[in-house]
Amino acid sequence: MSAVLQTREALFEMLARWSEQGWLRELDRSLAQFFAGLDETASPLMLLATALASHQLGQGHVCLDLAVTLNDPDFALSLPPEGEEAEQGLALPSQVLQTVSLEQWLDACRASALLAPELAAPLVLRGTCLYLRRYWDYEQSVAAHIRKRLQATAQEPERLAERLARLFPEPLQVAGERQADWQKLACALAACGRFTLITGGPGTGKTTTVVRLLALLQEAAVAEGAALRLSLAAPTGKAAARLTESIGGQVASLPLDDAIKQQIPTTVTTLHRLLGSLPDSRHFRHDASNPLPLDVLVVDEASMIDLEMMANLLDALPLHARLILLGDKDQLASVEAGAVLGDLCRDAEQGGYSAQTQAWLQARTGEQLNDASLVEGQQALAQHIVMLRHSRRFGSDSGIGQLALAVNAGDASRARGVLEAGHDDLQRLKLAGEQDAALERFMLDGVAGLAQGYRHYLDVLHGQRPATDAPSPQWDGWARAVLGAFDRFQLLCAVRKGNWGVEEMNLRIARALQRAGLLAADHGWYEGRPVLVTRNDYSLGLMNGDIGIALNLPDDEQGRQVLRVVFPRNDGSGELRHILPSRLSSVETVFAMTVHKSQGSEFEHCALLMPDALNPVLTKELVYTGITRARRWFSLIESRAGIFEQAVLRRVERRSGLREALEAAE
Ligand SMILES: Nc1ncnc2c1ncn2[C@@H]1O[C@H](COP(=O)(O)OP(=O)(O)OP(=O)(O)O)[C@@H](O)[C@H]1O
Repeated sequence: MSAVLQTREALFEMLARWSEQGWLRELDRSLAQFFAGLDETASPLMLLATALASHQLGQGHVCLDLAVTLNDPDFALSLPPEGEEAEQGLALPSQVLQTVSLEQWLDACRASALLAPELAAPLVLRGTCLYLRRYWDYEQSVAAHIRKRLQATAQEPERLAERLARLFPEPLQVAGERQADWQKLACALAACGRFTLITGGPGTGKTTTVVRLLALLQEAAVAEGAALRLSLAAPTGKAAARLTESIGGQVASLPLDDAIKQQIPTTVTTLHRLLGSLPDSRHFRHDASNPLPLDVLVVDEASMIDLEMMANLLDALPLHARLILLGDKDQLASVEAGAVLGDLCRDAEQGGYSAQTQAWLQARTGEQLNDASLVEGQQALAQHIVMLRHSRRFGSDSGIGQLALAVNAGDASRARGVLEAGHDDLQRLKLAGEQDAALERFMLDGVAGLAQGYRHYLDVLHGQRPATDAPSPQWDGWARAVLGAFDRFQLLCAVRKGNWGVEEMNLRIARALQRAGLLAADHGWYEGRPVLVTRNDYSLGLMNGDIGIALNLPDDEQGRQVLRVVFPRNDGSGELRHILPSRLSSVETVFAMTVHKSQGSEFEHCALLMPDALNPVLTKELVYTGITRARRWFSLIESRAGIFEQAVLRRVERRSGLREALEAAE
């Protein structure tokens, strides 16, 4: 066995060096050290597993699968992108684990008191997966809650078939052909379930479906004499704001009495606000002992909900309430551990409906489920999942739509073919090297006559600035216009570090804008600096993901101006929040943003910059998420040929036992 696995001292010396290199988080090392203190006899091999299990959480996995790790040990660490030199003589996990067998590693874990079977043991081993207790408990709790919800159907709203026919009056025709209307089917299932998952790509009608569902449920409930308490939520402020925006108009156009429309919520809250965050605590005001006062809860962008949040949400929602989760199963999952929507919807494409479900659906909706891609199944979960399949945003001739489909299918050559086919909504920029000034030109001007770059919002900032003595509504109107103009274009990067990462791009773009005379400075606080909030700040009313822009605004009657950062309130009111830069502790410049951070947002023009080396984060889910942030134009910027293709061929594999926990009980 490797020398570093001979003694605990040698192991911790190596973990310290891994942590210095950024391969491991300091948190992971200190957790292993803490466990070493709890069990003085724990072997180095066991303690290495604890450090890696902790590290896996940072990479989104709820557990460490020892078997998978032994197959590809280096994937268990955050190794630098290809091409960067490791410190001389520093062992890689593949070297350390070279002669270790799975049985040996499992035995080392089983021998430790840290895995004692009693409830309080800080670690749990199930099969070949090692969990930190807290995450094991979350997974079990989520599975138990979902199981209960799947068993308990909700009461069928009266005259369901008739109400569905009124809300979905036209049979769905795609290219002249009658197709199953999955929106109507989703609405029927969700009306009678206490747990429904509706997955679909961009523009497949998720929002429209739930607006009609809420209308149906509320109308039926009012007819029976008791209105329902309905609520809509999303994981981030940005996603909540976007849904609020699209829902208002949809409710207004429903074919229903105004009295019913008024009882359908049109504002969307964040999950943190809904549950009631408590300062400096992982707990929420609402939990099993103080449940949410709700009968129906819809959560949008559910792919961003991590395991811990899902456990908290299910804990706080009374069993009688219907829970409907909306999202796109193919998008990147949350940054935190757990990919609940993706795990649960893994087989959504094939339906898996039982004969009984199919007969019930056909009776209520009149829709025939005879699509060749569907298979019959008995699994309880599958009876509560619907995949929407027809995008109304991207027609069959849309380049963005075709590209997203090809990437999602992992078909790199088809994706390249779509990129080369000359679609108006797709642009490509191949860079000749690190210093290629074409990048700066693109960031400023986008694509002439078509898509915007960053010059546009600064033109609005400079060109539309009100007169010094203008009244404050005019200043607010200007600030809103600047924020709106900034929202039209966004550069997305796959990574944070390195030449093609967010940090370097932010510097490069600010410098280019300053050289072009559009910004007064390129560092510190300057007018026009766009910033992204990176941590919830309840005292300021800012949420992780909110974007603001620094603007000089009048401060007193004499017209003295002070630099403030203006944020939209994101609550559907259209109002703004003005905050002094000195009060903002967790913000970063956002000319570039990671694809992860962009989830829940959309931009008219979105550019995705591929780095010049393969990296564990580069997967088809990342590329798909980047592409689908674009509403009208998508640009792919390539710093090296072939990386795009390699990314499309790789997929995220999140380790979790949620499906197994659910299926085990069936
Ligand atoms: N059944 C329908 N009939 C007519 N138009 C529809 C229908 N369903 C959706 N649409 C239209 O298609 C567009 C996209 O729908 P919607 O916003 O509901 O999709 P989504 O899946 O929520 O989109 P996103 O990916 O932006 O979240 C909207 O303009 C909507 O009005």
